[in-house]
Amino acid sequence: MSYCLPVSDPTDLISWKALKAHRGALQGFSMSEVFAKDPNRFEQFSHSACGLFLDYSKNLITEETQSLLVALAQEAGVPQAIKAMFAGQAINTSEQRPALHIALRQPPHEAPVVQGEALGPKVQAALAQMERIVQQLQQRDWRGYKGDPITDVVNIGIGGSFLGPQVVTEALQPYAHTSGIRCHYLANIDSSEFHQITRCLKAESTLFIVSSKTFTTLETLKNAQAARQWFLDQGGSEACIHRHFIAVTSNIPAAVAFGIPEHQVLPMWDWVGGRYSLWSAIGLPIAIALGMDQFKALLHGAHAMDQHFREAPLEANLPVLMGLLGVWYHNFWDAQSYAFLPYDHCLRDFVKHLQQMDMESNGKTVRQDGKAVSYSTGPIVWGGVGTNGQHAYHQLLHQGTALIPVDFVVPVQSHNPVTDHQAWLYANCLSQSQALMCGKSRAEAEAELRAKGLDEAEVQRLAPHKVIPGNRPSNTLVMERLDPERLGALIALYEHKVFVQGVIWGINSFDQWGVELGKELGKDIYNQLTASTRPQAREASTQGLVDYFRQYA
Ligand SMILES: O=P(O)(O)OC[C@H]1O[C@H](O)[C@H](O)[C@@H](O)[C@@H]1O
Repeated sequence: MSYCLPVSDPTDLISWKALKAHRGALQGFSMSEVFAKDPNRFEQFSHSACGLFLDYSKNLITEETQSLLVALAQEAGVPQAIKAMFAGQAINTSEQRPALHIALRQPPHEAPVVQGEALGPKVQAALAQMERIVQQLQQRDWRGYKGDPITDVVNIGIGGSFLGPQVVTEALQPYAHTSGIRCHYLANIDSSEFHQITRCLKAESTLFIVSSKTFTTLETLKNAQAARQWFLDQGGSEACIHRHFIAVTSNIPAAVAFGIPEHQVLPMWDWVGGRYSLWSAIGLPIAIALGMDQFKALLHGAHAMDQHFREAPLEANLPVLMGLLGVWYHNFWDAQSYAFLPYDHCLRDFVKHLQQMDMESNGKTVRQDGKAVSYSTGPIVWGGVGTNGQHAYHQLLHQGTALIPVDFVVPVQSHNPVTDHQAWLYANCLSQSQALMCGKSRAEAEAELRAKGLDEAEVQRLAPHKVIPGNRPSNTLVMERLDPERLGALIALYEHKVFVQGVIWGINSFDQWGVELGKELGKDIYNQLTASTRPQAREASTQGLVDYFRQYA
């Protein structure tokens, strides 16, 4: 089924134009003032779904803004796009494929049929295959070449075949399975990383998962070959490779050619994008580290968010609202980036997954119809764990010249309570959103300095530096605790938010042609670095840098 976006240029839409005018009218808008006037603002601009509570009241919005943004979603065809995604239409138009990560977390009877093929049984068969491997490992039935049980699993993969599984495994560490199998991630083509991981491993008790949708990714193949050689050097033999290497890929022949028996190749499909694939067999290291039940709970949480996304009215639909707020700041307030600031050690690396999910999906300058966009698309995503950022880059959030909307995420309960740490952590999170919104006026700064007994000259000298403009927007996502279901829902929330924005911008969120050029050029440059005689580079800068390498290599 081919897919056609309902609109091409969002700036032509009536709601877009109305939002532009509305933005102008909001020039002197003060969040603090509207909070003071409206006792219902928090209730009005907060919603919960799937165990997540979203407070978006600290945003530069009014009731009218929300209505106009929802009208934009309607006019841009977000409801039709959601339907198209769930129906398995080829919403990845440049590659003419559906984007069906949602099918990976659907109960079998709900999964769509694509080109006459029911996806449910395929997904369930892959889950069953994962479960068999997980059980064999956890029950110590999977033995290495010397008869030892597996103690360490190394996931060799990069991009979507790395970030999602790594971030989830880390975030759900408190749910680690009692088998205690350690999961490591080897992604970069950097011998230091290879060395750092392999030096603590024993070949006889290590299992490598070569995780690559295409099985053509340079970094992954080089690392897989190096791992294989390391295994042989440590005493393993070719005949035992199958006990120590499995693969997850849609390119079965390439995995088999590498030496992995076909029955140890878990499937991937072209209807799942790499950055949306942690829900598939690419998530095997998650299941090994946490157990299959927790992996299924993660899928369950994501499915709950899928249902919410599909069914909730736009004005109470978390991914839609967050997507619309992102468009509001990006296109109408010139915010170039947003910060993701989780107040939870378990989510310390989450932003890395979010960066790939958002920036690889929506970092596009061409619309689905092949025309160049005349407006800004994908934002820069950055961030890190709170409260560490408060002692570093939050200065710029509070007093810098750029407007940077923030997503705060904080659970109420810690998995590892220590005295009253969690209340302090939660308080720090709230203090940041409050400070961003309320700021500190000149009068408040002066009063504060006078109260300290400073003379008037000192008060006037220091006061301008102490002023904090405030009126800076944020969302706060809170939850009882970060468990597999809620993490699944949180990731799915951001996946759908990114999709909503892609639909509004008229771009395809599911391809990534931009990453290809560097890969192609990399091969030429590698040949230049290793050529026997001085090669001719394409331009003088690269020539000089190639020469430098050749001088010292
Ligand atoms: O899973 P693979 O085929 O090895 O791909 C790994 C990654 O590399 C590509 O270059 C893409 O940018 C990513 O979207 C993808 O996840």
